[in-house]
Amino acid sequence: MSGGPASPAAPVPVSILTGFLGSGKTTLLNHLVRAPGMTRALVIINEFGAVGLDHDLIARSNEDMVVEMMGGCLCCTIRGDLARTLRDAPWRFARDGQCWFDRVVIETTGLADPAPILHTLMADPQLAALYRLDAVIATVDAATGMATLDMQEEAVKQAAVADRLLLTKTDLVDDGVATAIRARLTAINPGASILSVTNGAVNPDLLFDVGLWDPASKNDEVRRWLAEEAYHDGHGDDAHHHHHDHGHHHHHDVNRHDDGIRATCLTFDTPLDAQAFDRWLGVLTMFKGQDLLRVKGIVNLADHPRPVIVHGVQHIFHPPVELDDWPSSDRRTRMVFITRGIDPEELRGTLALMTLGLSEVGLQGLIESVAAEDALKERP
Ligand SMILES: Nc1nc2c(ncn2[C@@H]2O[C@H](COP(=O)(O)OP(=O)(O)OP(=O)(O)O)[C@@H](O)[C@H]2O)c(=O)[nH]1
Repeated sequence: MSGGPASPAAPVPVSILTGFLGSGKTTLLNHLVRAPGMTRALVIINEFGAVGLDHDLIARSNEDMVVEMMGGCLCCTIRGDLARTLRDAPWRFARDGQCWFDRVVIETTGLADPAPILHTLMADPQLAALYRLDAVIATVDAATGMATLDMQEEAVKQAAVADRLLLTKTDLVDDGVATAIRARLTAINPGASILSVTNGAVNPDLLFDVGLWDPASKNDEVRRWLAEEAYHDGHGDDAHHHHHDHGHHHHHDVNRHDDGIRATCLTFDTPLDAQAFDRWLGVLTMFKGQDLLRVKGIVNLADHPRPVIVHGVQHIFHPPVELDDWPSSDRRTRMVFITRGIDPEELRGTLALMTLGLSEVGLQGLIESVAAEDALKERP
């Protein structure tokens, strides 16, 4: 599908909002969607995991705004879907036959490798006619960012391709920590400006219509990543090139981000005992903190009429927030865990045991399996 009345007159700017798990992308987006300049924005949210929680959590302050969800991961499984969504969007969301939006914001998953997403935008001729990449905005958590950059290659990539680096949660750290992470980010990506942002509060003028993207001017590493993706395209990775397929498949599934990283969604129909839940979280963070890359959930606690939102990033859990009301008729507890090397069944089992009864058994089981795993890890 191309041409036609709904085609935008000029290429629509696209901003990519990336940043490691829990670094504050949704918080930022929640702030941005309220800005006057965002009334005609198309927001595309990509979530890693089966259940769309961000969607519920984004304040629908602006009734006109369209939020499009994509399950799976944009940078791998559903990369073709992104291209298709963008190609069809002017018509699909047309109003009175006109392309209605004047800006697109794509929030990637925290584990997304931004290179393939950028490459999709840059290399697809149909998309190139409709859109222009405005800027890559990457959030970096001041509290956990240093460790994340040490351990997660994706986080380094995200920081490296960004045009704007937003240092979030500086309210949680000393000046020295913030200075050190700024220095690190400057070393990774000297070209990006670094802004401190607390709880998503940022002037949109600093983020949009900056039109900085120029792969040629980025450092060598970024060029290498982008070139790598171009190479994969030539091997039938892209929907347009299926006829070139020589059986050279990437095994694209949502667990491609391996290293033992996986997303698990736990759903509970029965309200959970508040104290037991709290204790479970305490035990989990104590023993498994550094492998809990991200925990996010809406929890139905017994004796609490209102839902509670929990957010954790590694060992740091933000104080639970009680929402005024359930965002939809779905009142089940839904928690998304992105973990490294934790058996999802173990999470489910211990939470069920501790909150639905038999709590000591669950606690003991978790501690034992942690101890067993630690023993296994102690290799030379
Ligand atoms: N103290 C503090 N907390 C923040 C700040 N920004 C975000 N948070 C909290 O950090 C947690 C994670 O923020 P999100 O916006 O959900 O992060 P995200 O990057 O969208 O997370 P994923 O979608 O899981 O990758 C939430 O509990 C936020 O309230 C900040 O500047 N200061």
